[in-house]
Amino acid sequence: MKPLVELDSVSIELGKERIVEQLSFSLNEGDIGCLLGPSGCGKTTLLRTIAGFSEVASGAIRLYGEEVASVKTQIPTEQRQIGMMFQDFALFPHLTVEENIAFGINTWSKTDQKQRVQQLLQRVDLAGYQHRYPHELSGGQQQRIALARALAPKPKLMLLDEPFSSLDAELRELLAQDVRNLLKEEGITALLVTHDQQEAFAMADKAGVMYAGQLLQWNTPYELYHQPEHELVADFIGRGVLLNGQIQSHQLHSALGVIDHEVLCDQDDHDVTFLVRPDDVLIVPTDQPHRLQAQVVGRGFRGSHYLYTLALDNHEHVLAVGPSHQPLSAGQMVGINVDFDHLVVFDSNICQLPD
Ligand SMILES: Nc1ncnc2c1ncn2[C@@H]1O[C@H](COP(=O)(O)OP(=O)(O)OP(=O)(O)O)[C@@H](O)[C@H]1O
Repeated sequence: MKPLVELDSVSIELGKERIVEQLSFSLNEGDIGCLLGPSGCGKTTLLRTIAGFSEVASGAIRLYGEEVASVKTQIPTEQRQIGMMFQDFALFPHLTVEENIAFGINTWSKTDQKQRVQQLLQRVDLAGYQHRYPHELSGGQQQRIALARALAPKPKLMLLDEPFSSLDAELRELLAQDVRNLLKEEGITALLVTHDQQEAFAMADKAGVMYAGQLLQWNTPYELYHQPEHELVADFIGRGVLLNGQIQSHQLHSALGVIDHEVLCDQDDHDVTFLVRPDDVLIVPTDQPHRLQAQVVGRGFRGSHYLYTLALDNHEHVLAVGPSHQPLSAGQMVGINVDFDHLVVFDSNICQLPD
């Protein structure tokens, strides 16, 4: 499949500052991509540059197979066929829902406008709301209308910058699912910026973690979670801890004992850190067979389960989950087994943060 969005070693400068550094990725037609990363890492700047509000300092951006930005080219925003939903894109308060949605399609015939508005109102589950004003809608409903407005002209690409940041976590996740379904129904390729990984997991076919203007990894959310290529990605995506260990004779020695795994086959002896997710650690009663003992030092209620912090013999901590109807208490000793489906090992000497 041909990529619809291609970034080829894109660097961006604002003033004298280099904000984005040699960043490359591509997104296939119909896919939803998501850029994650800590505040200030350059996500918004990148999205604004794809939209055409800023220029590239080097590299190239191609949309639909055509170069839209490079040192030589700068195709204006209005010719890029992009729909946008940015954090600060409020609805027009003096226009009704219908007028807001039709804003970008006012060159269409009245009949076509009406049809498209009705179609989108149904898709965002707000049929019958066309005569309301924005202040008569909840925050979540306003976001849905803003999305309908952005989708109305049938853009080839949607850019969404923290579109749900003003909503509470529960509503955000629900809306993220709805928006994914809607984009898929409309067949629109989208790139979303967020620092909420639940939102990214709910929406994305492909996701990337940015840090200090660089893209550390770009892959499926599953790969980012299970096969992070960088300690920062491991740290940023999902819960987990990094433990110290040593590889000796293709086995991993650590406070979790000795671990055999196929990924160790081609590793020489050296010091490493390795990723331990809660799903890798199984709590078992102390009277049943277990690999080692650990002490419960913290627990957080998560509804269906507890997330426990367990202290190992050398005082390093790991996380583990347990059912919420049989809570363990702080101070209690438990048995643990470990089962690494994916073992992710970082070379302590090689891993370096980007400048
Ligand atoms: N107009 C500007 N001139 C110079 N520097 C800027 C300008 N706008 C943003 N920056 C800087 O660029 C960096 C990246 O900002 P950007 O808004 O892209 O980050 P972000 O990852 O979207 O952050 P957040 O998640 O907080 O929205 C920041 O250090 C910011 O201070």
